Amino acid sequence: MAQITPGLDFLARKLFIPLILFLAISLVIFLVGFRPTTWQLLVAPFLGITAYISAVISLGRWIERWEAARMGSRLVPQCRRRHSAIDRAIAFFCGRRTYEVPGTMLAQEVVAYNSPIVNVFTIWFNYIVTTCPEHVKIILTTNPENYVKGEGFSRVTRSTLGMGVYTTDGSLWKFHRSVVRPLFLRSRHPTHLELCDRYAQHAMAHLDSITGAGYSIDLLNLFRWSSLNIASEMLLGVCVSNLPCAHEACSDRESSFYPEMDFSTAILRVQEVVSRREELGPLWPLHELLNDKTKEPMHIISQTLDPLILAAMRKKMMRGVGVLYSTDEKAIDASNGKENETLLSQLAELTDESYQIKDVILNVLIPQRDNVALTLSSLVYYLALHPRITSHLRAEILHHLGPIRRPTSDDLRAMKYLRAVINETLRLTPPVPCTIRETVTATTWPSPYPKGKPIYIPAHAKVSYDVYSIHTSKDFWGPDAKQFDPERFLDGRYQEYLSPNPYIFLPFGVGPRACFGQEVAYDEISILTIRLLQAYGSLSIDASAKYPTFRTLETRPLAYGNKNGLGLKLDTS
Ligand code: HEM
Repeated sequence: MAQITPGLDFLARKLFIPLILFLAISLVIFLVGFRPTTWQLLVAPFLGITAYISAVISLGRWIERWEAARMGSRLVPQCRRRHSAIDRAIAFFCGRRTYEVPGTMLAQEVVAYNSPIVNVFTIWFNYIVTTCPEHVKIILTTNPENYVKGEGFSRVTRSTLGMGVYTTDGSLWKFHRSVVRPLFLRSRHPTHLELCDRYAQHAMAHLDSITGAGYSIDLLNLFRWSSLNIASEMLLGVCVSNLPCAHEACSDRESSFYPEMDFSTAILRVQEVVSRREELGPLWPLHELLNDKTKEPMHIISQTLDPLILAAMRKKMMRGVGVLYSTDEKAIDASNGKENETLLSQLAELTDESYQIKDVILNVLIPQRDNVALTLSSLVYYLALHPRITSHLRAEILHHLGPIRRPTSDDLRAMKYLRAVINETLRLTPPVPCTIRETVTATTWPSPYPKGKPIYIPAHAKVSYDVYSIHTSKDFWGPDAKQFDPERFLDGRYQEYLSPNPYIFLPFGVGPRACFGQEVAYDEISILTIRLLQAYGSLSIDASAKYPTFRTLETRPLAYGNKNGLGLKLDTS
């Protein structure tokens, strides 16, 4: 069945009121006996729509000013510095990105504007970006009910994530959180460590064979492979992605970001389209007037997921009628201890609707997709730049585990320097550079300046905080804020800066919607790092590799969104 595209759906919804107004005015004109010329007939709709839009915008602005004054507050300063409205319009209609890197969106403007809080859009909607930990605290923990993902986000993600823990609000979100909670219980920790270690060992063997043959490998892709498979085994009980190859074998792929689209690249593609839609704002559907850009990657994802979901439901049905689903399958499940262990098998017990199961799984799989891999590749990059830190970390690993032993939960807890290195990486290159919410009702925030007037935050505004700016501010972290120095999480600087002001470190968010997979992520990153340093004594950047360095924007280093990956020289000594 043909489906309506996001663009046509948008036009149908948005043009309804102007169309009714236009018909009503036409009827009045007709009744009073006025007969327009052809020219007037052509121009009138254009003028009518322009007048309608201007009236709606002006009325909205006037209400905001009036309400701000009533609440004894002032409007958020507007940012006009970097990208003018014309720039944005051209970028929008030509399909160009205004921002080079998916996910960083408007946060770059805050840095350029040099104000702790700015309103980066004001015409169609308000998009307020703050760099004040005090405001972050209000959004995430003091009053989270007033800062929701919202209807706009739900529209952006509907064709990909549907309804699940990541996209819903209120009681539905609480329900979804309770559905996925069992997956993250501490009792599953040893199994998860074993799973991470299995993939870490595969990854190291692959790395060894490729670098041993004189090739370089894109580490970011290798880490993407391991983290996607760890997540898919947790959720589905199977691995879904193939090992990446050495760069010679992949040289043709360089020409396109999404070569032949497998499950893994389809997820990346979906993430990119969603982040693009967010960046374009409420007018994003006009960019997908004739086609839904998530359709093709979602088709690939469904080709993998649908048969797995059907198989899980078939097993449940067979059990229900007292039939063994297949003696072989059952024996395999029992020997792996997998029966009823994955989120998929638990969901199959809860519902008969396959689309609901798919939504729940994708809500965990897609948002976490790249975060672990990006953190790991940033971490390795920093280690390659800082040999002294690498040898300190390696000494800790060898002291606790020797050259081959796998860590237990207790080992990981005891390895404080490893945790500090991971935290320092997350501080300087946070893989989630900003989090966006929508306000439910108008409110005020304290001024960032002493004795300043409170700041007015309108209802239905997008509000976001710029994680990178907060993580690297000298005001919050001291004069060496931009340096990579894991000791800051262990020495006096911890007590001086982070302990009294915890909202300056936000890689996983804080409060009721904080990242569910935080501990899972620390496990994965720790084990991959441990296996890498158990195997290799020194790491250095391979300037001759096809994937030589990270891209750097003028304002910030970017591990995220780096399609060029990272090539390394490894030494076992
Ligand atoms: C370095 C790795 C990771 C980072 C930096 C990260 C970061 C984040 C952030 C910033 C949020 C949003 C918090 C908010 O909206 O306030 C989030 C949400 C979430 N993350 Fe992670 N994440 C990581 C890994 C993972 C992993 C491995 C999983 C699962 C296997 C996961 C599952 C989730 C889920 C389900 C949510 C939605 C929580 C909710 O809305 O209630 N994350 N993550």
